[in-house]
Amino acid sequence: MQPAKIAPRDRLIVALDLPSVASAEAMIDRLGDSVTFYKIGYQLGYAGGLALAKQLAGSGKKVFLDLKLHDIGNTVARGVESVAALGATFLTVHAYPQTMKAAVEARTGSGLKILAVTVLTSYDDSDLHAAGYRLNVSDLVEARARQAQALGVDGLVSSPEEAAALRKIVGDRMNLVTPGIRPAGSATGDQKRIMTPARAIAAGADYLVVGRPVMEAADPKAAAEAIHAEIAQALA
Ligand SMILES: O=C(O)c1cc(=O)[nH]c(=O)n1[C@@H]1O[C@H](COP(=O)(O)O)[C@@H](O)[C@H]1O
Repeated sequence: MQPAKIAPRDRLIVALDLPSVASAEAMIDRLGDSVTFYKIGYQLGYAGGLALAKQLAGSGKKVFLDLKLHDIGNTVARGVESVAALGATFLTVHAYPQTMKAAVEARTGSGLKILAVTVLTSYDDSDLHAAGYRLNVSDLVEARARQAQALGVDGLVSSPEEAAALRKIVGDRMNLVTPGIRPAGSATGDQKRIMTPARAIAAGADYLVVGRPVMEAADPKAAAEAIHAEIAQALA
């Protein structure tokens, strides 16, 4: 069962993977009411995007700050406190126990929710082995999900390929946020664990993170609306 409280149109999170605040503002204008939830990550965040995040949150949009924090606990905690003051809804950290514990403690009392990134969607088993891990992707995703749940983390980032298994582990208590979304016919790029929007929702994803299929579309608003239509059909 999907948590009923998420408005269908909030399930699409559009990644503003753009080089400047000016280009992001132009994209936000073009997308208009078709997007309620934006993600700001490395590219825009390091180019003035944190101030834009605060402004967007103040204007009524939801903001996912994808900063993928990972450091000693004290540094993570102080970083989370600063991010909480920006008014964002979600913040990513890597799914390491010290990092997750520090982030959860530091966000307590704020409106910020912590998402733990399990295994990046550009990784497959051989990439994990090359990085020194002995577990395969699905086992590591599940092990990290159990640790995140035990530490009180608010949500998980994984591929939609793992969503059904994760839903069985965490029930409705954690948000499942899935990048690696590719509408039929769109270029895969560097993603390795992908699904269409409809299949991701059917697998149990709460939120779909979509970057290039919207950012690089000839008509980004039409691309976003097509994803909304797939989501609505999958939820019906
Ligand atoms: O944390 C993320 O958002 C994230 C985690 C992950 O495992 N894979 C992943 O692609 N992402 C982000 O999701 C977005 C996907 O973008 P596209 O591949 O262009 O749709 C990018 O901004 C990535 O940084």
